[in-house]
Amino acid sequence: MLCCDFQYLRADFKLNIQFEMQDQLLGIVGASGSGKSTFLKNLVGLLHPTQGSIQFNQQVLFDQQKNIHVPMHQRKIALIFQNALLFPHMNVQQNLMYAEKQVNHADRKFHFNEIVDLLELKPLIHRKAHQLSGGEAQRVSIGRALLSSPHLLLLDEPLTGLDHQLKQQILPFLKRLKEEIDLPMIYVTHHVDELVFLHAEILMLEQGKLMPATYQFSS
Ligand SMILES: Nc1ncnc2c1ncn2[C@@H]1O[C@H](COP(=O)(O)OP(=O)(O)OP(=O)(O)O)[C@@H](O)[C@H]1O
Repeated sequence: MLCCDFQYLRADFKLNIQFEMQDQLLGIVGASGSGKSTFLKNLVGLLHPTQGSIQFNQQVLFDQQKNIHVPMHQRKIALIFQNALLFPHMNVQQNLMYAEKQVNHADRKFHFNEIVDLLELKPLIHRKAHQLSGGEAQRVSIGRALLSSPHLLLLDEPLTGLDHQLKQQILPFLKRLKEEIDLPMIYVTHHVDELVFLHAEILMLEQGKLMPATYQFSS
């Protein structure tokens, strides 16, 4: 599925990634500054590794030696950030439909009604972004990412900034994604309890190095 062997160098930071993703949901836990966002940005194509390669579903997305660099919009990888980034002048329905319209009919993996049902967005459909709570906005942002029909979904601390109660509301939706839709996901977070709840396979990122989790997590 996803096969990474690359380094990314920044003035005083080195990211060193070697792994093959086997499971449908990979969780990566790491402290602040360990390189979680930098890792995801290399996968999605916002940053380019300094050396090495990234392959996804037999397609080479990046290979420094062969000078291959598939641009972001051709990677079919969606990235959800910490804060939901919705178009403020559009309502929820328009935000979702905008994403769906960017994809040819034949390439659509998910459809509007299916995603509205999955994420229970119907009651919110006519609200503008500023009329949504943080948790509701993040649900819409997940819906919008799904309607872009990605083949891999990256979640960068999607619950950061939400209070405990909102986190408890969103986590079951994320679990539903894992259980009900056929889409590999990588979920990075500071909080291992979120990954345990989602029954993710867990790796650790420590000072830019990705490694197996060295301790047992109980669920
Ligand atoms: N645009 C940038 N320019 C220079 N250094 C950066 C930039 N973005 C991040 N860094 C540095 O790169 C390292 C990795 O940062 P990164 O944002 O990937 O960590 P993170 O694990 O996602 O952190 P957090 O959990 O706080 O979001 C850190 O040392 C950070 O200070």
